[in-house]
Amino acid sequence: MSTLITNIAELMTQDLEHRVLKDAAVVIEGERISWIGAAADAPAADDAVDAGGRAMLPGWVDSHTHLLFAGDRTAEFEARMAGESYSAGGIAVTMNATRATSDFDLTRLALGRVAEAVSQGTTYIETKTGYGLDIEHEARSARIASTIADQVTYLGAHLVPAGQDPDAYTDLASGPMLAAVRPYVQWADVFCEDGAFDAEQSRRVLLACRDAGLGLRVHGNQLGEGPGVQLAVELEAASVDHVNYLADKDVDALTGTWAGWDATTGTGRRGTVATCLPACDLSTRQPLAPARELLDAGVQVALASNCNPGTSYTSSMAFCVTTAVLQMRLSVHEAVRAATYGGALALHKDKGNDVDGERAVGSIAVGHRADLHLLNAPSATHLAYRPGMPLTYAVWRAGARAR
Ligand SMILES: N=CN[C@@H](CCC(=O)O)C(=O)O
Ligand SMILES: [Zn+2]
Repeated sequence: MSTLITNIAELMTQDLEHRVLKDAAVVIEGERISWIGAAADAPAADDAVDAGGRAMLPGWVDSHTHLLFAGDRTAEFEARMAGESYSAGGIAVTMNATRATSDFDLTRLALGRVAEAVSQGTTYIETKTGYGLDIEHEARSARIASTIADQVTYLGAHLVPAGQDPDAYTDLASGPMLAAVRPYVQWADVFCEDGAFDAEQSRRVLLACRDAGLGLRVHGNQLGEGPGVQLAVELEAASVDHVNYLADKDVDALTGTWAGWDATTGTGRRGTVATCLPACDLSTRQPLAPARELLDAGVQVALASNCNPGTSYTSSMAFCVTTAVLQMRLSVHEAVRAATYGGALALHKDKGNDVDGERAVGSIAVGHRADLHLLNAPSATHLAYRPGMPLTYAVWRAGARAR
């Protein structure tokens, strides 16, 4: 079954050549893209969709979320808006609510959040554990997460639960808890920050996870100039996320990780992606991550929602893109790229165009997964020009119409 989508006013491919095609068309065959080009040259297909002169982008790749939770933290948010500062301690409130929720309800809540994200154009989504924080509940979160998200990250090292010895908990998270989640996860993450895990504890957990075959990422430099970025670089993590407070040496270290990468061919040694989380920055009243400086320094940047009840209760990638343009000084093309191709790079899903094998996400090219986002606007510029407007018109996820 093939579908021709034609009369696309602007096709922002986010491919390796950064092509933006005018008056374009795309053909989907099954789950993959089989043709792109000028609408006038489009081949026939079983079915045709008229895009009505709208703009098309790759579906958003949300590479950082925490969707396995129950309850909310409205009171904490209100206190923060009244001047309190964010601290890691709030995680325990969500841990208690999550532990008290049945498998059925936790699954239903998480599925609802994925559906909300997809309806806004997200077509590939990572999510994390981290609100279970004992063996039983971390394993349960990982198991449920593996049924609702495209990739799952183990975040047992999110907070040391009250009354537990930090080093004993670090051992637990590096040993039996890791073993319990291992069948369900591809990545491991640690919250390396004052009030959570220090550099030595974070390293211990990450090394154990690496030995267990997991890829690594780090929540780092969110609340101050901590050791997170340096640790991520040392351990060749796929991403370091938040990056609000960066010293020159942190930017230099991240730049260095991309020295062996050829961005024009998408080949070579991948470095550590800096994942910026603008909705979180605003909700916690932290300085916005320096995405402009990072891009100018040659670092690959991703934008993600960080959807969670404590610091960023939104899955709107469009909001992140709008903020990145209006407040972080990215161009629309750069911001959309960070929210699509950048996320794919952070999740190691930027490559693959085989008929039967791996299929890249986050860019529109022949062989890539047919993850497409049609805007109710003639160009992607409207994402920043019309902030807050509901611009998602249609979504295809792995070739299937999802909205
Ligand atoms: N920073 C650590 N973890 C989450 C927040 C968790 C929470 O407060 O519930 C984040 O990415 O912002
Ligand atoms: Zn997070």
